[in-house]
Amino acid sequence: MTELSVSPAAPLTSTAQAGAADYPGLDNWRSLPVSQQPSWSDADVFRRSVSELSILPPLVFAGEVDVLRERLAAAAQGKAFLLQGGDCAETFEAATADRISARVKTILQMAVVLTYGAQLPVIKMGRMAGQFAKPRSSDTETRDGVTLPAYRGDIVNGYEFTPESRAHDASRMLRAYHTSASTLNLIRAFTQGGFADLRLVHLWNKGFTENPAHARYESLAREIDRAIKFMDSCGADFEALKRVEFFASHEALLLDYERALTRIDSRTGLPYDTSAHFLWIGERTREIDHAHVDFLSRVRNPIGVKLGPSTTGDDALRLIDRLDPEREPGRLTFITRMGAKNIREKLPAVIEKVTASGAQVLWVTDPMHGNTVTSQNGYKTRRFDDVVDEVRGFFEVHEALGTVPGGLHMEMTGDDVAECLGGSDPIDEDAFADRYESVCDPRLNHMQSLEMAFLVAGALSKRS
Ligand SMILES: O=C[C@H](O)[C@H](O)COP(=O)(O)O
Ligand SMILES: C=C(OP(=O)(O)O)C(=O)O
Ligand SMILES: [Mn+2]
Repeated sequence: MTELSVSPAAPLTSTAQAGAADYPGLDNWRSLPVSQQPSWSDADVFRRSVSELSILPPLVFAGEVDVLRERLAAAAQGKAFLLQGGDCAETFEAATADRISARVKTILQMAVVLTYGAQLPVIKMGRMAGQFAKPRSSDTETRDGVTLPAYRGDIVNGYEFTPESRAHDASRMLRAYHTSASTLNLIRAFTQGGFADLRLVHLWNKGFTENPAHARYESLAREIDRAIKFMDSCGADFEALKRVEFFASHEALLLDYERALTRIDSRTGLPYDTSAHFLWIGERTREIDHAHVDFLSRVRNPIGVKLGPSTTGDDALRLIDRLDPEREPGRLTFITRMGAKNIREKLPAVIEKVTASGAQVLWVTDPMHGNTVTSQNGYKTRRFDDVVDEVRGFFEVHEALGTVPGGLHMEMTGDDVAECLGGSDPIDEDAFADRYESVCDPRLNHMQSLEMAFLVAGALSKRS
């Protein structure tokens, strides 16, 4: 529970995105039950950090957020597809140029596979530049008889298992902001500065290890090359291929941080959470009358909600009424994460209720979080086959109901890690000791991510 809360003190100014100190309702969440919040160790550090955050520049701009809402509206109608991916938990240490570029390249590669296979525009969105706060099943962790606070993401405490590192340090919110800013700066440079030019489709594959998915991608890239050369000879204008739109997203878990980055847009006079373009509410914090749903109901960003296997159709309808009362296209995304074993049985009733109500949400599959298991040798892992099975189930259910499977949400990385089991160049448990790097949930590695993209492209092309 939040023990300490202050209202950001920023005055309303005439700048493009002014502080939101007095905007009605934005602090309503403070009087509601709130779970998964830190217990900061120093009240003064907390107050200083929040007041500094509340006057720092926005990380994203309201106009970009509005563009994303339009793109998501198209995806909800089956005219585009959302690809959202990145780490379970970003860390400050791993916010390096190499790591960030490997992830962006992998997402660009996946997007090309999907666009080419499905002949649909793909909306590219990272779980990046702000994915620093983690909900946990337990408040504590015990190792060799020693119990300390659980790791809750770099924005709250450190992963190192010492009392100092695990204390909840509010100054980390400032470091999270600055790390998000530098990550976003690099992403913008990559995607706007020529690196994402479709004519460099081969270059994105360089530096990754040779494997079956790598080879399959090369052959697709050759086809794209031929098509581009043909169009070039016909005198086509390739200006539009030079840049790609890339959006940032994270779980809006730490409400003091999200509130401090909320600004009033000078064009519309409305509040935008400028910490990311898209924010989602996690499975553990989606109670209808609790703080997270209240706070996010009041910002203009497109909002996602994770829906686990216990979700009922009525839960979904209540969330729509709270988060999207105007039924605005692109406003609300439901990210289902029911588990391979449950999806075919549980998802239909939820979709049917929503469809019958006339609401049009964007349906996205997260095939990761319902399929977590512990390996024999003690690592948190997921079987690639289970992940694939949930994706297949998601497409089957939508096909049977005539609704739109509009996106894929993945925990993935561009690095050659060993965290999820299987794939066509299979990862086994023995590889974990050397190549398991995640500080929270297991991610698909570069090859498994590409493989997943080919599979989803296949499913989408059957649909169209
Ligand atoms: O990423 C999601 C959650 O933070 C994570 O799955 C919770 O994991 P835990 O059960 O290890 O706390
Ligand atoms: C915590 C997460 O997921 P969920 O809320 O679906 O468990 C996550 O996306 O890392
Ligand atoms: Mn996770």
